[in-house]
Amino acid sequence: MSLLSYETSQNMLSLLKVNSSKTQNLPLSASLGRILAEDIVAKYNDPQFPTASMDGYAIKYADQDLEGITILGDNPAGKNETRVVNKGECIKTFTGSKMPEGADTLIQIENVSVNEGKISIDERVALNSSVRPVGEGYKAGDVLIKKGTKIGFAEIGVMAALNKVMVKVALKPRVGVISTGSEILDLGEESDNPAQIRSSNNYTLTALFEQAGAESLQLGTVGDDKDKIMQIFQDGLEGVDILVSTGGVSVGDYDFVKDIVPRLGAEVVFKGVAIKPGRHILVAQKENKFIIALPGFAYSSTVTAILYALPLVAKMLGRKEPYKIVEAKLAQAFKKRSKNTEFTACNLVLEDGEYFVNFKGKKVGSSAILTNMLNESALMITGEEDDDLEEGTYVNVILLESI
Ligand SMILES: Nc1nc2c(c(=O)[nH]1)N[C@H]1C(S)=C(S)[C@@H](COP(=O)(O)OP(=O)(O)OC[C@H]3O[C@@H](n4cnc5c(N)ncnc54)[C@H](O)[C@@H]3O)O[C@H]1N2
Ligand code: MOO
Repeated sequence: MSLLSYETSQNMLSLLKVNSSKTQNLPLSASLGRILAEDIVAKYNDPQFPTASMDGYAIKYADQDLEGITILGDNPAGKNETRVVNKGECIKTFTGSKMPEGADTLIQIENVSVNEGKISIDERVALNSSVRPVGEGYKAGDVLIKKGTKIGFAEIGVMAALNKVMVKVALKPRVGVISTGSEILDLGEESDNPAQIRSSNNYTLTALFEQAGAESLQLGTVGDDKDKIMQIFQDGLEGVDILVSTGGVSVGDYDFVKDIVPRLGAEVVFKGVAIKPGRHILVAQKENKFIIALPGFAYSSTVTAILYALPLVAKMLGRKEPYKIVEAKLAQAFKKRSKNTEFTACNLVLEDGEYFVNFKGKKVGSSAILTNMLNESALMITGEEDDDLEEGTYVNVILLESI
């Protein structure tokens, strides 16, 4: 089987025409976890007026030399104070209050003594002390959050501060997941056949796609039966943007998926990439829908879903990249197992601003070992040209936590 290089396959993937213009408006609090479809631009300065950041007295900085400063009254938070502070005067002003005109400094309560309607300064403060200047946080016109950002708690708060009642988000692409194989049993399914295994792929992948911002659809499991596979693929394709399957892409007598995909009227974009794991991957397109047939092994299907399905999901969501890649130093030697581009589950440790890779607790074996991805693992990339690598070598690593 002739295999494309990883780089070529990724280039071909990136050239696929993907519709990314579908958006919807959601109330702010319903937008958590969704992908922004607009830049969030500050409509005003933060704060909009000079604001006290301590409880104290709004004074003129130079008046701290005076014997006593007359208190004009109180200025609680939320009051639109109109009195002006003149020489020798102050207004009691609280955290969050608008600073009165004429005052440039807030001296906190702890620094003064109050006597007969006047304050005297016990401990001086600096000019503009405890006053948040206009635009301290951001200025009107600043782009605060970029289109394509996943909305988290901080984004929600910043948008609330801008009175963003409705938020424009990308419509979730619909990704359907099918697991194939006569040996697999769906969650909760009973069987007394000891040669069967529990199907995990469909659950791993629906979770992965949800995490990446898609709407995942569990389309179920199907045995190695040509007609049944054909039917579930045909039905599944109706309601999704991307159909992802696992199993049945290798060379065995019962590997039917690879033969069925072209019979769905889909055009095969590529089949077979020089990667480990996942070399049997098949990517096809039918009109504006995509079919990604992944190998059955649990680790292979997860890695290839990250490499080939997530870029399409990201594009549909208007995101620049599906995940982040960082450079890291090998904290131990690495034995390369094949001539292909390899994706190896690893631990990524940040020390003094530098990432280090180690493989503590990671098992070497078949492509079935999904447990290697537990414990906040990352994915190390080693290229076709790489051989065994010495400790201290720099490598690229996919940050799975950035999905
Ligand atoms: N003679 C050859 N044999 C194999 C080759 C090859 O080139 N020549 N390639 C191997 C590689 S590499 C891979 S990867 C697998 C891919 O095979 P398939 O995609 O056809 O997958 P299956 O055979 O259906 O399953 C592989 C493996 O994964 C288990 N599995 C399947 N579905 C699930 C599921 N939903 N959840 C968890 N585990 C699943 C299945 O039981 C098998 O153990 O082919 C190699 N063979
Ligand atoms: O390509 Mo397979 O997924 O290496 O084991």
